[in-house]
Amino acid sequence: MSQSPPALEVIDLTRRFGDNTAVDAVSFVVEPGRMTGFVGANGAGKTTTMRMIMGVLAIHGGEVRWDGRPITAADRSRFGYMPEERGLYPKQQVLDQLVYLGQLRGMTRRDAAAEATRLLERFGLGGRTRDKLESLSLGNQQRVQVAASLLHGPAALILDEPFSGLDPVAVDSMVDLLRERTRHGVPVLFSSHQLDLVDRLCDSLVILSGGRVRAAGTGDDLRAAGPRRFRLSTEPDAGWVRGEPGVDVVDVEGTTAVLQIEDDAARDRLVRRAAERGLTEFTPLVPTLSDIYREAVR
Ligand SMILES: Nc1ncnc2c1ncn2[C@@H]1O[C@H](COP(=O)(O)OP(=O)(O)OP(=O)(O)O)[C@@H](O)[C@H]1O
Repeated sequence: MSQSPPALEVIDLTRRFGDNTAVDAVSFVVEPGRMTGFVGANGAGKTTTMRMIMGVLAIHGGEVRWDGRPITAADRSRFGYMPEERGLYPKQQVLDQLVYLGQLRGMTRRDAAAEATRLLERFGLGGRTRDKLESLSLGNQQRVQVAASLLHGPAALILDEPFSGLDPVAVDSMVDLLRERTRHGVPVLFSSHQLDLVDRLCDSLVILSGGRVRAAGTGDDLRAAGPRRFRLSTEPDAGWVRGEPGVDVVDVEGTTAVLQIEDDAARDRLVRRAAERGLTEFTPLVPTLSDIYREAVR
């Protein structure tokens, strides 16, 4: 084992289903102590990648590494995994179910019961421990699923859509719990369709499309490398910007245009031309994660 907490590395990971290459040479790192958001449209390959990381689906190419070496079954047994197909028993009582799972993960009955009770209380489910899972709302069932993945103090967390169907308060309490784990150096990989949520929660993100990584890094890295857009206003109208060299017109409405500009030279030329036409505003626009995402998967 190395001194620093371990990272999870995915290198050139590949999986085919017949002729369809669902995951195509995907590489990224989930750093210790970081929440890494895994985003992509339906069918992008997120679940398939997570299944290969967890060893529940055979790998056709590339590898998964943990702590600087090829991952083993023993490593994976120390991970917390929330699969897309939620694996709990609807007819079993919530607490019994968590205790059973904790014991499967090598905990004593007593430790599993104590930790399960603590987690359920954290999720506001302290009064529901004796209820059958199926009697809980879907959002609360989801919380129990996440509790199941956290129970044994996992070394890493792989969570497939952990926030889907949760209300904002439930999201916040789950994020608090996950942050507690990252503070102890645990790497967390979670998939999501909700870009605004990912932008708020994650330290790093990986954007997947058509089985390939289209962009990866921190939100700030991706914003800095994102499209250079500006808002420009001139009187009486801004239509003249069409056809300016090095300038891609995203939108023009009346006196205001949103522009994507190739480089500094094109920007300086444009500003000079605008000054001759009554420039009233020229502001850089910070791209949102949605802009970056759209650009990355285009
Ligand atoms: N067991 C399977 N058999 C055949 N094709 C599969 C199988 N599992 C996944 N695929 C295909 O692999 C591709 C990636 O699917 P995957 O479920 O990994 O995407 P995803 O990004 O998780 O999507 P979603 O957000 O909808 O869950 C899709 O084209 C899907 O149809």
